[in-house]
Amino acid sequence: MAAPILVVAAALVDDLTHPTRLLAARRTLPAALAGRWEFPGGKVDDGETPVAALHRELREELGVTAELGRELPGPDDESSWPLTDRYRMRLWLARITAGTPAPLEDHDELRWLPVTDLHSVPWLDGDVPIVRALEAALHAPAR
Ligand SMILES: Nc1nc2c([nH]c(=O)n2[C@H]2C[C@H](O)[C@@H](COP(=O)(O)OP(=O)(O)OP(=O)(O)O)O2)c(=O)[nH]1
Repeated sequence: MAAPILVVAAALVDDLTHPTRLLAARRTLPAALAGRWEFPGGKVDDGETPVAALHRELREELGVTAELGRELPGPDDESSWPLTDRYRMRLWLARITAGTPAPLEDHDELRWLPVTDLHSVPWLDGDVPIVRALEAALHAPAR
């Protein structure tokens, strides 16, 4: 079986040191995933670094520029998280430095969730354990 494709995404928070809110995005495509919530991001293009891909995706999908904070390390290769047989994902904390996020591509709604209530929206199945780990990390002091 082919190696899973790398997706990069951002856990956009209001403050990298003392986060109180996280930006979740509701997918519009494909039909099987429409209406479920996720971290903004997307696939890394050939010849692109993961960090460059993430900045590009945030610009394209939300119209924002962001500074990246710490990565939430997952259990798989390169600290990635398993999503499905086809995809794995790396996730960074991030804070918007320019622009107001809007659902420009792939999403029809954005919502700032209190970090104390991240399960109030139906996340994509693969994101559920990641959201749980993120919750724990956001309550732990930054390293
Ligand atoms: N962006 C993102 N994708 C996720 C998350 N969780 C999850 O299972 N996925 C899946 C959904 C998709 O099948 C795949 C990522 O594809 P994508 O559609 O976001 O990537 P992309 O923006 O590069 O898409 P495209 O250019 O091919 O349309 O990973 C998540 O939190 N964020």
